[in-house]
Amino acid sequence: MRIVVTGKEGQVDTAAQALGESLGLEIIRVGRPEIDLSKPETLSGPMKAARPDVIISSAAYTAVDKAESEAALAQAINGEGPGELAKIAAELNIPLLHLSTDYVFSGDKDGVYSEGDAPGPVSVYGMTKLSGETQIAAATPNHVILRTAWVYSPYGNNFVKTMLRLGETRDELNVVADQRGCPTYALEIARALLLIAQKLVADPDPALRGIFHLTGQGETTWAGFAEAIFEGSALRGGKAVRVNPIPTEAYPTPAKRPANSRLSGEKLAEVYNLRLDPWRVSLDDCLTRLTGVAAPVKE
Ligand SMILES: NC(=O)C1=CN([C@@H]2O[C@H](COP(=O)(O)OP(=O)(O)OC[C@H]3O[C@@H](n4cnc5c(N)ncnc54)[C@H](OP(=O)(O)O)[C@@H]3O)[C@@H](O)[C@H]2O)C=CC1
Ligand SMILES: Cc1cn([C@H]2C[C@H](O)[C@@H](COP(=O)(O)OP(=O)(O)O[C@H]3O[C@@H](C)C(=O)[C@@H](O)[C@H]3O)O2)c(=O)[nH]c1=O
Ligand SMILES: [Mg+2]
Repeated sequence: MRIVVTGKEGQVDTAAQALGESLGLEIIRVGRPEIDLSKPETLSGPMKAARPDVIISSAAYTAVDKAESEAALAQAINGEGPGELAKIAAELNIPLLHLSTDYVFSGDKDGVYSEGDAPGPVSVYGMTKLSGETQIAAATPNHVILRTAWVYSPYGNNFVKTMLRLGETRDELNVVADQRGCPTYALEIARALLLIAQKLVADPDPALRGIFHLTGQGETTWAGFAEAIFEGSALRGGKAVRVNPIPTEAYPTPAKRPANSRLSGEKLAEVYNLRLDPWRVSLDDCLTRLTGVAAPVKE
């Protein structure tokens, strides 16, 4: 089975390649310069030439703050690009797995978000990702849209690596403590993607298709996440860094972010019998890989 993944140096595409190889699956990554999602006419040739049995659409414009001033480019890459990929998947009669985000929600809800909850993005990035979802659904029923959140890994850029980098030169950091969400490990996303891809290829059941939420188990705030990162780093001989919890107003950014974007994993558990590991367990693996040091076993 040939699994074609868009993106060549992103967190999720790199994790999919690494995990796929270890499982003996054929993973082909396609990205710039062969294809450019902002230029839909570049997609069909290379995607079809890769002869996919299933397409995983991971590549995206992910710079949340920069998107506020580059809305047209973000919309092309996150909206029209995936829409075109879905048309190609339909022509090839193969399933499309697409990654979306918790930032499609406003954050106004009290509890966790289910797949049936109405989206209401509060940022350009969130709006463009929602547009991608809509365009995919219009192009082919043979799709799975996986909304994930707060992705981190040893690869690419992410909050864990940012915290460790900032911590090298600072003894304390101010981090927002009033935005709640679910940190999700790219290697866990890859595990889910490869399992779902294989099921979709084998089984045309419509119940396996549609929107699913896919996040690490548990929840925290960015400040809670940062504290866990520095605890794990200190256990491995890293420097102690204090995290000062602050309100969102004290950390002004161009993009607004949801105050609550916790996603429920119940539908995925029911339909696919799949749950991701608790985020602290995955964070431990990530820190071990990043530092090359395993945490000492607790007495
Ligand atoms: N990161 C996160 O916290 C979250 C991510 N997601 C979603 O998950 C998916 C994967 O995210 P993640 O792995 O973190 O993303 P990254 O930012 O790590 O990687 C993005 C990838 O997309 C590629 N890309 C960007 N623009 C284009 C373009 N115009 N044409 C082709 N390729 C392009 C990049 O390639 P290049 O090197 O050429 O720029 C890179 O390989 C995305 O769809 C994202 O929206 C959802 C929730 C949270
Ligand atoms: C670096 C830093 C950030 N923050 C805040 C800003 C923001 O509210 C929060 C997270 O910052 P980041 O810029 O790393 O995260 P952000 O870019 O908002 O991350 C998002 O990326 C996109 C792609 C997604 O799809 C989302 O699920 C989510 O992961 O932490 C601090 O409070 N202190 C700091 O020192
Ligand atoms: Mg960011």
